Amino acid sequence: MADKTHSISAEDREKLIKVAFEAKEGTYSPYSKFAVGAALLALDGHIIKGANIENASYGGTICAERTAIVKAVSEGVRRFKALAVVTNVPSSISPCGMCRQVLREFCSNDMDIFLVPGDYPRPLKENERPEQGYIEGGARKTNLAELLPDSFGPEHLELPRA
Ligand SMILES: O=c1ccn([C@H]2C[C@H](O)[C@@H](CO)O2)c(=O)[nH]1
Ligand SMILES: [Zn+2]
Repeated sequence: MADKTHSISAEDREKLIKVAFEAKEGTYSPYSKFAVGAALLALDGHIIKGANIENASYGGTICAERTAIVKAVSEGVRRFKALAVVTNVPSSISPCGMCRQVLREFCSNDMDIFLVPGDYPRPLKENERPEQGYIEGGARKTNLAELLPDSFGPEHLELPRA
């Protein structure tokens, strides 16, 4: 389960999840019909929204998480406290590998990441156990240490070359 030391408050979490649902309205997903919204809480308290933007080439699709990160960083915001990701499906969906690596560039290993089902808030299902990070309402709390262990990051490029 995610380390609790850097957790945001329940109030901040609920706000972030609400904004992630709003962000999902920005989806352009005519091909998959799989709408995703992301909300990134910046260190200064403001929230950046992202949605998945698909492409007729399919491969040109950009996920909601990367939309949010790229919007923030391109506006000079590089430090974050939490991320919430929501979909239209009734279980929590986990970021793709490419988004995990992009998040790794700017987010700490223990930053809160909330994976939120489309029918949030609802009671936990039988397979959604608190020891796996599931919290009240059916969201799953996790972080990059769990989602991308043993990751490659900017500090490795600082190492002396043999
Ligand atoms: O964590 C995820 C998983 C999928 N998608 C998008 C990409 C694509 O538009 C659609 C189906 O993969 O969902 C995201 O935005 N974030
Ligand atoms: Zn992704």
